[in-house]
Amino acid sequence: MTDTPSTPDAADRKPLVTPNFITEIIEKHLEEGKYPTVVTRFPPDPSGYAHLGHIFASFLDYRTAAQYGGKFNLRMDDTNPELVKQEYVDSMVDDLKWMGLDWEDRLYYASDYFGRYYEYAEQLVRQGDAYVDSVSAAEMSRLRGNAHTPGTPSPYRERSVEENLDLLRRMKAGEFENGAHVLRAKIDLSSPNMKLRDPVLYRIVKHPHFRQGDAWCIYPAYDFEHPLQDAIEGVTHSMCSLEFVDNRAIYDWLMEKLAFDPRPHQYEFGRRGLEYTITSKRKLRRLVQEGKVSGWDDPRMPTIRAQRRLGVTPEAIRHFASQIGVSRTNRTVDIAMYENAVRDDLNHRAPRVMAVLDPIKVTLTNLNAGQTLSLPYWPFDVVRDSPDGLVALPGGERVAPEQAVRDVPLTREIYIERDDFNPEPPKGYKRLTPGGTVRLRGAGVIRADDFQTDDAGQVTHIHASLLGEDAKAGGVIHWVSAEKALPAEFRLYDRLFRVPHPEGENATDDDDSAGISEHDAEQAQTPVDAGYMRYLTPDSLQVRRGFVEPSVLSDPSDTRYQFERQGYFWRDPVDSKEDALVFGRIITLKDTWAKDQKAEGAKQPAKKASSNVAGDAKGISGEGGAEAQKAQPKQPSLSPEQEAEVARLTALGAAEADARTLAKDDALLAFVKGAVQDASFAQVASWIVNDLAVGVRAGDVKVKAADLAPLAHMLAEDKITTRVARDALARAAASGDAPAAIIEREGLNAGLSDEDLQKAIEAVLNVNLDKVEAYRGGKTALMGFFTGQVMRSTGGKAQPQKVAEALKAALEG
Ligand SMILES: NC(=O)CC[C@H](N)C(=O)O
Repeated sequence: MTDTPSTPDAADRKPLVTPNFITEIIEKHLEEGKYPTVVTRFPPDPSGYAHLGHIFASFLDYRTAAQYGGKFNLRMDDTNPELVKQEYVDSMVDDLKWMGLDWEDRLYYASDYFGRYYEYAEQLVRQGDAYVDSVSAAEMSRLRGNAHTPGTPSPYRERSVEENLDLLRRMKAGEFENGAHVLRAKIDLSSPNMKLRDPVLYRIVKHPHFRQGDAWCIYPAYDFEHPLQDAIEGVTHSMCSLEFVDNRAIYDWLMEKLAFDPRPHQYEFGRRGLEYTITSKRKLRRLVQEGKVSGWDDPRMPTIRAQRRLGVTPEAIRHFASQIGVSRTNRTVDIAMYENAVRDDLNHRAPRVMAVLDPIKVTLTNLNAGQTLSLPYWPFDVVRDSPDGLVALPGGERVAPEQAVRDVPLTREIYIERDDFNPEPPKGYKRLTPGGTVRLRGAGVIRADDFQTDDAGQVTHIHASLLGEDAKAGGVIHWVSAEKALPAEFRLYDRLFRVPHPEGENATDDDDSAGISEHDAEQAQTPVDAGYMRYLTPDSLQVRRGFVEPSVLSDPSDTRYQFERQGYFWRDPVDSKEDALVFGRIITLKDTWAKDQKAEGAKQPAKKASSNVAGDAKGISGEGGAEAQKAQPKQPSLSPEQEAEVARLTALGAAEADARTLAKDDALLAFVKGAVQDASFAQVASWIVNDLAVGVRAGDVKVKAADLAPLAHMLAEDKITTRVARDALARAAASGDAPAAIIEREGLNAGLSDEDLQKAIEAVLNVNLDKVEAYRGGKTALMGFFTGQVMRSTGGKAQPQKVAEALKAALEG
């Protein structure tokens, strides 16, 4: 990959994660002093490539730790020797780093602890908490019973400790074949939680491991190794998705039996699937194997490598990540949220140039000598909105707007898009027509005087004349010099699947982050439901051969461009060569999906991608844009009125995701109408969506939307913490008081001066001299206790991170 690694950007600034039920738990723990610091981990299996589905969980782990000044570990959950590979480790590390995750030097491997897990296994056996079972897998499953029938003990359940130890050691020594025995926890065969019915802890798998070689022939089950590794590494909050909810009981059982203290806890969050996307490794593999895509890095694939190749930036990924809310239920994220994050990032990153994808030649009959025009890279709105007044050159260097220009040759022969000339124009067509005029972007107005067609009636050539300064035209089109432009291949990608839920409405992944499955080899053999294959979009890749203006040749090869009216593109990092340029479309200028559906009924369905898409005219007052926008989607996810609402709310500052939620819901929409339209709007909208929505829908939120702005201002000015704000919000919702009034009344906005913080710290230390002694003697875990005490005595007004720093100074300085 040629693109540069990411740098921190606005999306990384606080709050790192929007408050959610997990941060609430963490804040409570910090207050209680339960843990010295927050430690999280992201534990992918290195049995495939990182993909879009990993974004949510990995950023949740990473940002949660960052928010509380804690630590974040990357963990390779590499316990299944048959599936894990170095190649996957390397690519995951590379992709996650590229996304901007930072685990410092804490990249850990589950396999590095095989020796320790084994010791714990022997301990369980000695305690009488585990036994070697020797029934077949089928028998074991039969004996386990089901939801209505309790399990039956295996004939081997009551083996003596000695016999169990002997068998376990011989399993480890390699005396038995795969499947001959397993080690099981002895928990509860009649538990309503099936996972507790004596889960398997170890299996015999005679297969070398990519890091351990032949050192082992028994491998620990996920349910055994995962909690242990959390405990060994001092993880405090072990987050995983909802499928693991029943596994938590095993986690807790192990922690108790092995007496870890302090011990980690597992918390489950709702999964976040993405519309139009599948992430199951086995399903994706089939697409690769059957040649539906060119490989794992085919830009249409949901893998991070594919998205990198497509040209998505890490900033866009991070922005997307920060928009996904955390909750206890599974949800599918609107694909538009991802696509808009990509688009919004490129809007201010991608200089505008021109490329003609489906060329038709135009001779400017009255242009005798060629000229070189100097055209700006940026439209006025990007210049206007630039925070520093500067704009970027293709290499990224920021310069004054008047310097951000490139040379564009204008010659007697040029190319325009085939679709921009129509001999039989429909009503309202404002591009070139016989005898009509159109403006060539940056070059003046032309009039089509004449055109030729081939035997099939296809237009082959247009003769036009360049008109004077004051000539008028209804539309603007892009063009390139036929003599100087560079030939290039253009790849137009579309969504790989044509339905939002290619796996069916309620599908969850069959493997992958769905957990246990891939750790337990037997599961990987269950057949894959191939239903998703029939939802592949036909022609999700369309190739065009056209021309791009010559200025691009001197730009860095990783420059992202907006080809005017065509979309965002960059050179395909794999296939593009200096003398054979290949540009891939990163994203269209707008959500064209709904328009494509409409095109099915239109005259030239085959042309949909090039013609109907060529709409938007950011910086070009083109007619194509107006036409395309008139198209009404057949089955819009939001109605045109709702879309207009989204546009209005985002213009006021609301995050796209919040705006969509609001626009879809009349109750919320009515409520937000009362909000003050100033800089606080984004925060207020977010509170309405995240904190008040349930109450608003139920009609029992008493606070007025207009009263939220002062609260948001206090927060923005750091006069109060997020916690204080949300507490006040909750109370205001119930009482109808203005939240700011509650805060004033109770002095919660007094803030906490450094001096007050010092005083609070001294007070806490003074009444806990024994603990201060112990801390200085090495019991540093007491930091959590002190932090909690200070947080409490300051009524939640202090920032936990600041408290921790000041405490450290007081205790160690
Ligand atoms: N606890 C978890 O988050 C599950 C981790 C497991 N390695 C997986 O990717 O499915």
